[in-house]
Formats: sequence, C-alpha cells, structure tokens
Amino acid sequence: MTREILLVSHTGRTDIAETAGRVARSFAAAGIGLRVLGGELDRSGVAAGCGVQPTAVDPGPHAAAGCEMVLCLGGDGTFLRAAELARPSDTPVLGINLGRIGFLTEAEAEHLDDALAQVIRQDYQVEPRMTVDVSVRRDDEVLGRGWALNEASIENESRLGVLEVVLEVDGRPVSAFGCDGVLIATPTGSTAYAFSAGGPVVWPELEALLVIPSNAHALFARPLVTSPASVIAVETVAAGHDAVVFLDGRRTLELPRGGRVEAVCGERPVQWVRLDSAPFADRMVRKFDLPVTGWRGRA
Ligand SMILES: NC(=O)c1ccc[n+]([C@@H]2O[C@H](COP(=O)([O-])OP(=O)(O)OC[C@H]3O[C@@H](n4cnc5c(N)ncnc54)[C@H](O)[C@@H]3O)[C@@H](O)[C@H]2O)c1
Ligand SMILES: Nc1ncnc2c1ncn2[C@@H]1O[C@H](COP(=O)(O)OP(=O)(O)OP(=O)(O)O)[C@@H](O)[C@H]1O
Repeated sequence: MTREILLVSHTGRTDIAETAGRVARSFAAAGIGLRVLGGELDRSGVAAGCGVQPTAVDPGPHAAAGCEMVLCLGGDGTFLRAAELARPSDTPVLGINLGRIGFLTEAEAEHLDDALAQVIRQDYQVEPRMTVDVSVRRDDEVLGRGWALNEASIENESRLGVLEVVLEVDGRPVSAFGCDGVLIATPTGSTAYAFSAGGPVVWPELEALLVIPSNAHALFARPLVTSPASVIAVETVAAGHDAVVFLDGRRTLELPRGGRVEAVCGERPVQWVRLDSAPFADRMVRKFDLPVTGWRGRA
C-alpha cells in the first residue's frame, strides 16, 4: 500500500520552510508520498527545488483522509490547525516543536531526525485525546455546533460590563454569577487558557470536563472538574450581553443574549502520536520550566 503523510507547517518562518524541505526529502527517500495544502505550497519549502513532488490538497475535512499521519512543524497554534485537518478522518497527528512553547508537540526540533526515523519505521503509538463537543441554543433552536481540543471559551462579546451567566451541570443549576467568561476545557487544554484562569493541571490520560469561570464577581467561582459523562450548560441572561464561544481560539460560535451553551465529551477524539513514554510530569516541568532542584526521589 502506498504510504502518504500530510505535512502542515507554520508557513511564516523561513527556518521552518527549510526544515520542511529536509523532512520532505527524508520521506521521499523512504518512498513516502507527501501531501501539502494547495494554498501553502509556495511557502511550504517543499515545492519545486527540493526534489520532491508533493500532492496539493484542499484544506477541508478530506485533507488527511487516507494518510498515515499528519506531521506538524510549528508550535501549539500549528498543532491545533493540524488537528482540525486530521480529526475528521481519525488520522493521527504528530507535532514537532518549532514554535515557542509547543506544549502539544511530541518532539523538540533537536530530535527531528530521530522522530523522522521513528515515523519511517512506523515505530510509534497512537492514543486518543478527549475533545469537547459544543452546541449553542436559544429556546428550541440549535444555532451552531462545534468542537475543541483545548477548550470552549465563552466570552462577553462587547467587553463592556459583566457577562451574567447561570451554570448548570447534569440538568441541575449550580451557580449564577457575573464574569468575563466561562471556560469549558479538556485535560489537554488544562495547561492552556484554563491554566491562566486558575484551573488545575489535569493529566491527559484522565477524561474529565473542566469548568473554569474567568474573573467571576462571586464568592463561589471555583474551578470544577466534572465527569466525562457530564452535560455542562452555561446560560446567559436575556437582559444581558451577547457573547462569543471561541473554540481553541480558532473557530467561533455566536451566543446571543438569553442563549445557552451545552458542552459534552467529544464524540470524536483527536488521535495523538506518541513517540516515547516520557511521563507527563517531565513534559510539564520542561515546558513550564519548573524548579526541581533538591529532588532526591526514592532510594
Ligand atoms: N490568557 C491565556 O492564557 C489565553 C488567552 C487566549 C487563548 N489562549 C489559548 O491559546 C490557544 C490557541 O493557541 P494558539 O497557539 O493558536 O494561539 P496563541 O499563539 O495566541 O497562543 C497562546 C498560548 O497558548 C499556548 N498553548 C496553546 N495550547 C496549549 C496547551 N494545550 N497547553 C499549554 N499551552 C498551550 C501556546 O503555546 C501560546 O503560548 C487557545 O486554545 C487557548 O487555550 C490562552
Ligand atoms: N499557513 C498558516 N495559515 C494560517 N495560520 C498559520 C499558518 N502558519 C502559522 N499559522 C498560525 O500562526 C500562529 C503561530 O503559530 P504557532 O503557534 O505554531 O507558533 P508559535 O506561536 O511560535 O508557537 P507556540 O504557540 O507553541 O508558542 C498560530 O495561530 C498558527 O495557526
């Protein structure tokens, strides 16, 4: 069977385009075909000149269909973009960090050659990462649907005044408060926006839905960790403000005043390529540069 990989890279940096050219040549030498988004071919570094003939594809839900993986060269933003292309066809995504933080990526740039060798040998595991499915409703009408890998962030559209919301979990009211917004995050997203809003770091193997009020003007506005089977709803008051739901900071849904957002564990996860079994604790310490001097460990 012909092997094929979709390459998604940060196209705004020449160093990444050069790296993409190197990746393309390695895959070509191993007999692996390359796909690139048509609109990015010129800037991708894998166009004419690098000795490879990639297939140009449209950036729709079929972009990665039939590929063995989506390889992402960039930071977290590029990984989220790659996940959007990979998820509809359940294609695994591998991130190589050529960005600043790259919390979502599996390998650092200095280990690129080792990572490519593993990909070529098909020496990796794939694990599902939970997503969140979101619907926006008003009365009985569904106004929009979407999904996120990190989080759904409900935010006051105008930024004028507070957003008055009522939080509901599993059909029961939990708390009403004014706030800048409410985040509904996955364990993967617990180190992103939810982390900045005071949420807990959740190990990615755990399935849970996190609910984190942002700047709530209330005595009770603690981060909640709910079951993956929970249905979370956030209602905005009819006399209040219009809001927007940001999904991974990339896709938006309008939430008119008096509307309701419902969030549940995503039906379709993102398939995540693991190259090694380094514990999540090590990744967190490395990415957040946490001090660990003085650790002795068990004798
Ligand atoms: N105040 C905040 O912390 C804040 C505000 C808006 C959006 N965000 C995050 O930005 C994400 C979109 O990322 P982007 O790179 O396209 O935008 P961006 O370039 O504005 O990046 C925001 C920052 O979030 C980091 N990030 C993204 N996902 C992460 C994760 N799972 N764990 C740890 N760090 C993560 C990125 O590396 C970057 O430093 C959103 O999903 C949201 O989580 C954070
Ligand atoms: N070809 C492209 N088309 C659209 N957006 C792109 C493209 N290349 C890069 N971007 C966007 O540029 C932004 C920055 O990219 P990315 O997050 O990968 O780099 P970074 O900011 O250096 O890394 P990190 O997020 O890890 O700090 C992201 O929102 C990404 O989606």
